[in-house]
Amino acid sequence: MPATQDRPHATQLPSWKKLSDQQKQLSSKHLRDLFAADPKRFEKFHLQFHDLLFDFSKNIVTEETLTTLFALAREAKDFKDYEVEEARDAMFSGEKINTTEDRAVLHIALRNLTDRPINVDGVNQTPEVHKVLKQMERWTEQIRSGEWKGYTGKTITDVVNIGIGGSDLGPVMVTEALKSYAKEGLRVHFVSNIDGTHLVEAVKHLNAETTVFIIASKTFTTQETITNAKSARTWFLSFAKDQSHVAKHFVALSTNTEEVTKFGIAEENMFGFWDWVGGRYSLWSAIGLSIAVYVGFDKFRELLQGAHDMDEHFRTTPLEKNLPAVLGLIGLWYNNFWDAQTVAILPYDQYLSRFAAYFQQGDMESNGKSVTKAGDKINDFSTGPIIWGEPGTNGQHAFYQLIHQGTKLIPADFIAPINSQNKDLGEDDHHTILLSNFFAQTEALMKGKTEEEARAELQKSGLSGEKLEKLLPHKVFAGNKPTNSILFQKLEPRTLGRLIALYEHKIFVQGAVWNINSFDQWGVELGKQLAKNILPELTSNGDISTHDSSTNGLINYFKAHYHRA
Ligand SMILES: O=P(O)(O)OC[C@H]1O[C@H](O)[C@@H](O)[C@@H](O)[C@@H]1O
Repeated sequence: MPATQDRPHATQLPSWKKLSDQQKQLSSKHLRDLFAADPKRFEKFHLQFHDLLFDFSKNIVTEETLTTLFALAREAKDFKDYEVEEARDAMFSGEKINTTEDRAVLHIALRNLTDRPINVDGVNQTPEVHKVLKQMERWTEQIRSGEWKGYTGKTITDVVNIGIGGSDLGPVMVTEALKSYAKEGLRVHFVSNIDGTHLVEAVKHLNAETTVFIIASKTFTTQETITNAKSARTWFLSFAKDQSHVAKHFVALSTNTEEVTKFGIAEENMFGFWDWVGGRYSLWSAIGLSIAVYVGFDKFRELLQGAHDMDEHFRTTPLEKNLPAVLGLIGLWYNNFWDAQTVAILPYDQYLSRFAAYFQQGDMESNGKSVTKAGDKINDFSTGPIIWGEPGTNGQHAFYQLIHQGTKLIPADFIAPINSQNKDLGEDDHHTILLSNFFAQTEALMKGKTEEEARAELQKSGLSGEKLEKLLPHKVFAGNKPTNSILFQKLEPRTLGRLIALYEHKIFVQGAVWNINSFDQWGVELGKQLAKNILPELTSNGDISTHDSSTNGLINYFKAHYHRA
C-alpha cells in the first residue's frame, strides 16, 4: 500500500505502551525468581538452528514480554507501510529500501549460491554475482597454487589488503576467525589507518617480489585507502623499479572502474561489485578476496553458504522462531525499556577476537541514526546501541567488574564453540576451563550473590563483627544481569557465516521497528569534509584563525612544532 507521509513513531504503538507497563512490573522481579517459578524456562526460551543453540532464557522477559515484542514488530510500519516482515521481504526482493541513496540492499544476493533470480530495476543480479565469484575463484587458485608469479618469477607469499571500514573490518575479522584453515606459507596483512605507521609496520619485513596488494574500496575515493595504496606502490617500485610490474602486484576490489584504471590497475585485475552492497555488508562480495585467498575458495564458499542458510531462516521463519528477530527484539527491549546504552559481545573463542569490533561498524553505522526514514526527528526513543566487547576470558580480568557490580545495565551476548580447534595441549584441557568460565559468568550475572550468601561466606572464612559488616556490601552481587548464550559446534566457515548473518539481520529487525534507514551512513561525512578544509591549513604559512578558539589553538600549536621530514 503506497503511503507518502511517515508512520507513527514506535512509541505511539499500542504494544510499546504495553511493554512499558510490563517493564515496570518486571523491574521489581529478579531473574532468579523467574527461574525458580518455571523449571521449563530453558526449554521455553531457546532456539536451535543447525549447529547454533541460542539460549535467551537468562533475559528479564516472560512469555508475555516476548508476545508483546512480536506484536510490536507487526505493528511498526515504515513510510511504505511495511511492518518488519514486509520490510524484510522488500529487502530480499531487491526493493530500494535504502531510500536516501535510492539503492537496493542485497548482501543476501551475494550468498545466494542458487540460481534464484534477484532483480534490481528488472535486471537479474544473480548471474553477475556468480561471474565475479568465478573470477575470485580463479585468482585465488592462481595465487595459492603458485601459478601467479611476482615480477621476478617467484611465488606469492604475502597478500596485503589495503582498505578501511567495511573494506577492512570484515576480512580482518574472518581471516582471524578462520586462521586454522589458512594455507601454510601464505600470509595476509591488513592496512587501514591513514597513519603511515600502519603501512610501514606491515611491509617492513615483506619482500616486494613475493607480495601482492589488494586495494579494497567500494568508492575508490576514500582518502585513507588511496593514500595508502599510492604509498604502497611507491614502496613496491622502490624495489621493482619498473611501472609495468605493478600489474602483477596490485589488484583492486571496487565498484568504480574509472578510478581503478586511473590509479593504474588494469580492468582485468579488478574485481567488481555493485552499489547495492553496503560497505559494512561487503565481506561476501569481492571485498572478501583476501579471505578467499587465505582459506581457499571452497571455504569461502562454505562461509557464503552459512550466511545463505541464515538468510533463508530469516526470510521464511515466523518471528516467534526466528533467531535474528528474537535477538533483535530482546535487544530492543533493553535498549528502549530498560535504558541500556550498550551491548557487550563476548566471544569465548580467541578466533573471534575481532567479532565485536566488526559489529561495532555493522551495528553502529547501521542504526546510529536519529531521524526516521521520512526524515522525522527522533527524540522520544533511543536507537542503535553502543557495541563493544573482547574475547573471554580476557574481558573477565578487565571490565566484567563493571558488568557485575557497576551501576549500569549491560546486556551481554556470550558466544562459544562446544569443540575447540585446538586440543591436547598438555596436562590441562583448556577448552573445558574456558567453557566453565562462560557458564559460570552467565550464571553469576543472572543469580548474583545475596547479602545472606555473602554473609555466610564471610563468616565461614572466619570474619565477624564490625569487620564483616564493613566488607559485606562490597561482597554482594545484585545479579539480574541479562545475557544471551550462543553455542555452536565448532568454528567452521559455514557456522561463522550463519553467525555473522544472524547479527546482520538482528540489526535489520531493530532498524525496521525504529523505522530508520539502517543502510546509509551520512554521519561519516562531516568529519571528512572538515578534514579536507583543514589539510591545506596545516601546511600554509602563518597562524589559522578561521575556526573556534580550540581548533585554532590546536592547529597552530601543531604547526609550530611539526617537522615533516
Ligand atoms: O570501501 P570504501 O568506499 O573505501 O569505504 C570505506 C568506508 O567509508 C566510510 O567510512 C563509510 O562509508 C563506510 O561504510 C565504508 O565502509
